Amino acid sequence: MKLGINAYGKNAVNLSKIIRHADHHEFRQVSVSVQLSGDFDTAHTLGDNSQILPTDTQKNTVYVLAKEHFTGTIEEFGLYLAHYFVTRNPQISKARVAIEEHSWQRMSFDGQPHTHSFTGGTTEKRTTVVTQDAAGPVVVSGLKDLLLLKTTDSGFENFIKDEYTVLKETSDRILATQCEASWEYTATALDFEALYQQIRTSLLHTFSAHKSLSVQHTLYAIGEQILLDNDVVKEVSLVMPNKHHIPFNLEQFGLENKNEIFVATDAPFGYITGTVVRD
Ligand SMILES: O=c1[nH]c(=O)c2[nH]c(=O)[nH]c2[nH]1
Repeated sequence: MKLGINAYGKNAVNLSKIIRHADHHEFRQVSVSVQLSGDFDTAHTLGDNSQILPTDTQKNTVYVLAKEHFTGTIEEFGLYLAHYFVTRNPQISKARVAIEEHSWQRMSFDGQPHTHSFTGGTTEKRTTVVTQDAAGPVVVSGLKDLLLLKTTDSGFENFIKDEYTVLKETSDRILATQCEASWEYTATALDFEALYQQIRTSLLHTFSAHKSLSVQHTLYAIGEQILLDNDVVKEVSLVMPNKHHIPFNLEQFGLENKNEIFVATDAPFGYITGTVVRD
């Protein structure tokens, strides 16, 4: 017997930060998860902890380094942390730092942004996973829990019909999803903020403009558009669950349902995933 692939670290280091400017405050809230890989065989086989940087120390490192080094994007903070763990610990061959950022929006009254009050509550999060090993750092950024819905320009027809198929073909249905997207960058010295905003807009624009023949069709169109617009993106992965809105049968009450009334179902749901890569 021998030890196979293994890693350890602290998950969900929840951290918030106020950045105080003279006339306004910034507020950031992130969840950081650290996973370290390397020479930890004897910890597993002998109970020898001499090579183990405790996960408690990893957690403290995140909070301490945030004071000076979490001033910009989550990608920059992730790069700093991953580099820190790998370069200070010879037994660590690879660090993986995953960061999720919660979306807080500044309140605004009569067109005036408030100096220190925010609204939250949207499910959407910005994400990054930075891995660093001997080959250098790699940044995969994205978003998750982005709720998207369109009320037309979506259909699902010409699918297989067998003895168990009852689904009706439709050329006009609701398309709704809780989108997760991630894209790998080809470099690490990038304007991550501008790229994120551009890619998110491209995702939203393609979702809304696309004449969708299926979720799969839209998933590919979104990935393709992000790759076309951004040379620095190597590949795009998307998770697009199909959050069904099923037409309610009004005929049983003597009424016609002109594609207006639906049953919004939570489960079961279609689960569509895919990665779009360059040729
Ligand atoms: O866009 C869709 N893709 C499917 O694979 C599928 N399957 C299904 O029942 N409805 C849908 N919709």
